[in-house]
Amino acid sequence: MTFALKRAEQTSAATTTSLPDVQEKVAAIIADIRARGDEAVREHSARFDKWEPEAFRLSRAQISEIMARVPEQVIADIEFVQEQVRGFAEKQLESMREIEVETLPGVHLGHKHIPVAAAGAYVPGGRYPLLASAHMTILTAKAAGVPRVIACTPPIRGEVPDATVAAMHLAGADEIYLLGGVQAVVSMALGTETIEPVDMLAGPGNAFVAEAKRQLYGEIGIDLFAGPTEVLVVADDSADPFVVAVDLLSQAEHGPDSPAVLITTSESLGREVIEHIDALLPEMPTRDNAEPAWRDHGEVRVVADLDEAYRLADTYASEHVQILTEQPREALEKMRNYGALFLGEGTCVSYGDKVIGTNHVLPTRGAARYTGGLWVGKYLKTVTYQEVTDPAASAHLGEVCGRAARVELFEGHARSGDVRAAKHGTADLPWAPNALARP
Ligand SMILES: NC(=O)c1ccc[n+]([C@@H]2O[C@H](COP(=O)([O-])OP(=O)(O)OC[C@H]3O[C@@H](n4cnc5c(N)ncnc54)[C@H](O)[C@@H]3O)[C@@H](O)[C@H]2O)c1
Ligand SMILES: [Zn+2]
Repeated sequence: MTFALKRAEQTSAATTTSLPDVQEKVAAIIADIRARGDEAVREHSARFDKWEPEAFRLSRAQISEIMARVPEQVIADIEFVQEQVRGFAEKQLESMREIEVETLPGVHLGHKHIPVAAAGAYVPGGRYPLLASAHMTILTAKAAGVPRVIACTPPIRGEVPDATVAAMHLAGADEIYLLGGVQAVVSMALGTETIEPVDMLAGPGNAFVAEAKRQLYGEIGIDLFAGPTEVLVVADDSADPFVVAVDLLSQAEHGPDSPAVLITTSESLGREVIEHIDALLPEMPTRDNAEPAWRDHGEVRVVADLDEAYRLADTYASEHVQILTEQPREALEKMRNYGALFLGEGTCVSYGDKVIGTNHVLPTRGAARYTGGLWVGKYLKTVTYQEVTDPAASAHLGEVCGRAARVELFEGHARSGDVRAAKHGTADLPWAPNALARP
């Protein structure tokens, strides 16, 4: 038994930023910047953000002036949050062990983690100065040991977002650019006359930003597909319907394309949540985003029991999943697909977004089926190495390699094995001219 108390009016593919349309627009901007570099960057910045400064990169003097304008409490709060993010990232880094093992006598195999040399961080800011994204992208890259971390954020309605720049600077950005959208992503990825390209890009953004990263993937690395925010709440009859309503709206305000879904075992809770939302929305200062988001992408679904709730929730693979039930930790065992889990009423998605220390750059549009969110490990390449120190082991592997490669019809590969089998063992080389076979 499952039924909807409220359905989404539109599917996400049918929003104002419908996907095929976004794909085409983004491809055109990428091609233009590829062909014309800085001149094209400047034109797109003027067109989309009415922003054409002398230089997009902030100088040291400009950064100092901006830092001086940011209120002390804001700086103190940025520092507190950055400590939380850094602390958790460092613990996660510790969990990534480098290994070297002897798999056969004299055969040594290992893996190690090497940070990328240069990373680009996109810090969104079209609608809101999302300074918390600076901690998530820049600081985490630095915690991973990335030597060069550059960062872009757009101006907001022609203004410098002071607090965002402060967060970028305090997070340790080596270069800060006031540049937004596709033009920022492409500049960092491909480089221009004034920006050195990076090896990988990270950070959330709107549909255009996420699509630009997707199209550039391959040429450079990306963290993941982190587009418009989503929230899904699983609630039983122990949940407070007012808290559920407030939490759903907290994420609907990200933008008109942000889905907010409630799955509940209690029909009466579902009805109360809808009433609270209807009462809260008209007075919400950010209703321009939250109202269409809830109307077009808001859902309330009633299910028979919690097992069904978890199963249904898994099919959404939502970016954020909040569990407001009597036994919230149960979801750790029962759920598979989510970007981040928020267990119990003591925390909420907004804590994850802004203060608590887990990373808020998370998979959207179903990407949680195959990846988790941004974390320190995403900036590291796990690479392998090998060494064989025992001649007998090398000879044995050479014999197996010769046979294995010939099954695949790779004569050249087989010979690399043969040579070692001959040199370190007793095999001969029927394919080699005698004079050269054994130096
Ligand atoms: N998945 C995550 O982890 C996560 C986390 C935080 C925020 N977000 C999402 O980040 C997004 C932030 O979006 P935003 O718009 O406020 O800021 P943004 O910085 O992502 O995008 C602003 C830029 O979009 C470009 N743009 C605007 N309209 C355009 C058009 N028609 N064509 C081409 N480019 C255009 C402009 O250049 C502008 O600088 C939200 O959707 C939010 O939900 C996601
Ligand atoms: Zn949020």
